[in-house]
Amino acid sequence: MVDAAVLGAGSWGTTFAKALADGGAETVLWARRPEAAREIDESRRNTRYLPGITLPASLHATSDVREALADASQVYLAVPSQQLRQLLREHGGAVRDDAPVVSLMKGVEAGTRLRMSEVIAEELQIDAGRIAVVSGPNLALEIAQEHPTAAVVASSSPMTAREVAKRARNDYFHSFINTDVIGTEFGGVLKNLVALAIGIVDGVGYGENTKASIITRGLAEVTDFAVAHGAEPQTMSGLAGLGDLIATCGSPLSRNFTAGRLLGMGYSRTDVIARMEQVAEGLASVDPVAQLAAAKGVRMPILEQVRLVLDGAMDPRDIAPHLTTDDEPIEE
Ligand SMILES: NC(=O)C1=CN([C@@H]2O[C@H](COP(=O)(O)OP(=O)(O)OC[C@H]3O[C@@H](n4cnc5c(N)ncnc54)[C@H](O)[C@@H]3O)[C@@H](O)[C@H]2O)C=CC1
Ligand SMILES: O=C(CO)COP(=O)(O)O
Repeated sequence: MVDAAVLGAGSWGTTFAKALADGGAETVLWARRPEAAREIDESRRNTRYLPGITLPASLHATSDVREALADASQVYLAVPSQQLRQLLREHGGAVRDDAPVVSLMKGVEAGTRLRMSEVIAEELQIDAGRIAVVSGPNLALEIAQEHPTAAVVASSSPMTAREVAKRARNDYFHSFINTDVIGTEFGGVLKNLVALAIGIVDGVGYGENTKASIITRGLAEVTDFAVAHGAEPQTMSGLAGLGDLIATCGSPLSRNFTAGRLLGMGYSRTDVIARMEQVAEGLASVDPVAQLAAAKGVRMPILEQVRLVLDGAMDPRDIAPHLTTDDEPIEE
């Protein structure tokens, strides 16, 4: 029996597994590629995703997903959002009946527009109270370097949130709890879209006023969207909302910021996707989030402009913290 299994040995799965192990949890990390599992186990390194980081000796890695799941009293999922359903469909049967299942992911499924906790509930057919999500200002490399950081664990069951938060903490990583799964998940999804916008204006060469305007109006947009879908407004001013916006929009470590920057420099969507070596979830979330917003009648001008730039229908230099077609001043 191990305390935790983490599925996905990219930058976040590996970092989170390290954080769990550093907090004293006996942890197993599943890597799809056997050579990646071997490198982690034998050299204590994941050079492709976390260069320069030495992983704890107590962290075990495997490329056998069923072995990882069979003995785990908690399960953490950290694969790209578009890949989750297939993974659970193939191997979800190996999850123990009593294990909480925790999403570390920040995307929505493109075809269904579902959040990751909803995909988990559908595929594993488990009660919502066994599902938790973790979000917050959590740039993986900084946490792997043990910079002090906070996150929030959300579950409709306060007991599950507490159980997960007690495991997912150590000297440099602290987990708060809440019961607003919708707000916590959407905070993580939507900040990626604002980070794309910030990257675009950075790539164009605009300065801090432009960025602060977009972040502030972006937070209003994100809050309107999330609340329309059932989130608590205060979640959006917490770690999973404002906290993650600040971290992601302000750091070249962010893959969404980086993807936006390339768009702002004039690369096309296809070129950007080809150049990204890690997942930038925002690229796949733009369309489903726009569809969800339209269904609820939520106005999202910044998201719309990102979409137009991605589609090659707007010059990145024209992106602004408002719709350029607004003739009448509107209330802040
Ligand atoms: N890296 C970060 O700073 C943070 C990332 N996240 C979220 O964590 C999730 C995972 O992202 P990262 O680890 O950063 O991505 P990544 O690009 O660094 O790694 C993705 C991992 O998933 C694996 N993978 C790809 N397709 C797969 C499949 N079909 N089945 C199984 N494994 C597959 C890849 O081999 C790789 O190990 C994303 O939703 C991201 O938004 C959340 C917080 C922080
Ligand atoms: O979620 C993150 C920070 O909280 C990581 O952001 P990126 O996916 O843009 O790198």
